[in-house]
Amino acid sequence: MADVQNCFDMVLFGGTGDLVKRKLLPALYNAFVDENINSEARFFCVGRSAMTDQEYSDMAYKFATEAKNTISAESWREFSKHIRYLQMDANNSETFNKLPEVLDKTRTNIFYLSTSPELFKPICSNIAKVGMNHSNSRIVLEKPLGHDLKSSNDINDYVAQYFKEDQIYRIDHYLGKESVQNLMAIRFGNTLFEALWRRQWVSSVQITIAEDLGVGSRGDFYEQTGALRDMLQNHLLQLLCIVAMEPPSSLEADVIRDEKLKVLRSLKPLTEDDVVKNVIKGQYKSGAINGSPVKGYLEEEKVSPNSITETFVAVKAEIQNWRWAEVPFYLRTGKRMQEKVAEIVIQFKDIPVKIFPTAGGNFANRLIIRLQPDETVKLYFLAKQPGDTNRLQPVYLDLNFNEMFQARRTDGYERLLLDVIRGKLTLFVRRDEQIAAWKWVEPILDTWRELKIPPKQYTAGSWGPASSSALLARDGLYWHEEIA
Ligand SMILES: NC(=O)C1=CN([C@@H]2O[C@H](COP(=O)(O)OP(=O)(O)OC[C@H]3O[C@@H](n4cnc5c(N)ncnc54)[C@H](OP(=O)(O)O)[C@@H]3O)[C@@H](O)[C@H]2O)C=CC1
Ligand SMILES: O=C1O[C@H](COP(=O)(O)O)[C@@H](O)[C@H](O)[C@H]1O
Repeated sequence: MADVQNCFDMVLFGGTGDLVKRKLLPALYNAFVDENINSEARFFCVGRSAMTDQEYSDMAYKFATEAKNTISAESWREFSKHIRYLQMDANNSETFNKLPEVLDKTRTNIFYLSTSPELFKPICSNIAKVGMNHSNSRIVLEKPLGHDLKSSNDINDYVAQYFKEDQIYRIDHYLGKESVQNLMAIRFGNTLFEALWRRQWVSSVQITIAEDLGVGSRGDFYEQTGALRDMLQNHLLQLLCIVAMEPPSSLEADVIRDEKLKVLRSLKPLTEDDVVKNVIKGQYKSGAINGSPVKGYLEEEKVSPNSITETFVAVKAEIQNWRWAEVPFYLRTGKRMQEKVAEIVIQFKDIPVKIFPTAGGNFANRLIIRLQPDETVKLYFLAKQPGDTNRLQPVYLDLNFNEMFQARRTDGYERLLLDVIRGKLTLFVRRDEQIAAWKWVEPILDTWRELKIPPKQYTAGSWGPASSSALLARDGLYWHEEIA
């Protein structure tokens, strides 16, 4: 249960945008219905056009119900009593004069910047101009924070003029997912896996975040961003940190963040040759998803017909520390892939001497942690086939958390919003983590730009370009691709 005593006012910049309407308001609605937020809390949603509170609430309701089918009209009416619409422009400081008039400074004042990162600077300085960056205020920054190391540093330096590090909440919504926190619980709440969780016993690790959706209406955003900045620099590297980090001594924010930082700093830097050999850049062409035809990336709205923006990226990474040296970590993410799935595959080493004949492949011991759409853990091992034979075949233990726990599994944003309200920073990214992540991906961006590397095409509805399979095939491996 959240700290419902904590009364707050939350200003959502980007209130008319996709993220607020589809994810943040539905998440706040859930927390409200579950009585996890203070009954006096208020939400101020910002946009540039003129709109009444009622018009805004009606529009938000329409989007929220489309995104989520469990919203009741009656509960929304109650929830919307707490919502106000504010017409403001990030670039017009005059419009910020409204803030001290409407916000109660004795409450926690939360500013959620769900806009493009170019607006972070004017929003911060305009908040400060009207004196709302006080000791009781917090700022939430959406990703991607900047475009590269330099622009990220630039924004962080700027924000740091007005807010202290412990007032800054850098969102990576994957860290708020129940399944990702469960990954920490599996690793650090049990002894079972710890002894095996190292280079002596693990031969490779795969981390996949695949989406079946395309870029939709976000073509202009995606053209500037691409899969590397949108997903790999943040979500995939954060998952890698949780898989690879040393056991933390507590759940305190900086203890966890220190351990993640050590992993990011241990990633083997990529040379230009590594990028050419070990990083795959892909772009979807037309194909079919669930039997329905879909457009290629170049035909999407607001996408240049000659675009070389990647909608898929796969990387072979290495962590240079005592636990993981020489264990390849294969990471991949893409849009318009065969299905929406996020999973981690820990492949254990083969036994040193084989005394049994085996049916069905060499990958005897494998732990597959599926984060979404369903949350499962599958442990594969070999067992004897029944009857007059010594032959072994793969079998698995299968655990489904949705069946195991009847309670509603909260969405990533809901948990993170509640943590901002409670002032808990553990699941937010610290500045030095972000710097380390940008430093590691920067050679990829530089090499792609300098060598003008075009993306390899893949058919929408497939698992990415053939070169992605080849990346693993070179090491005698293949991606785990099992349809739910
Ligand atoms: N959508 C998603 O699924 C995800 C988005 N994000 C990140 O969240 C952020 C927002 O994304 P998204 O909602 O998709 O973006 P949208 O393009 O849908 O929305 C942009 C918002 O910014 C507002 N805006 C633009 N210019 C100004 C201005 N000068 N002053 C005040 N407000 C302005 C727009 O308001 P107006 O009505 O005035 O145009 C609109 O509300 C981005 O950083 C994105 O990377 C992160 C993860 C997922
Ligand atoms: O941050 C982002 O994440 C979503 C995917 O999130 P998920 O929770 O649905 O897995 C992605 O679609 C979007 O492009 C990206 O900005």
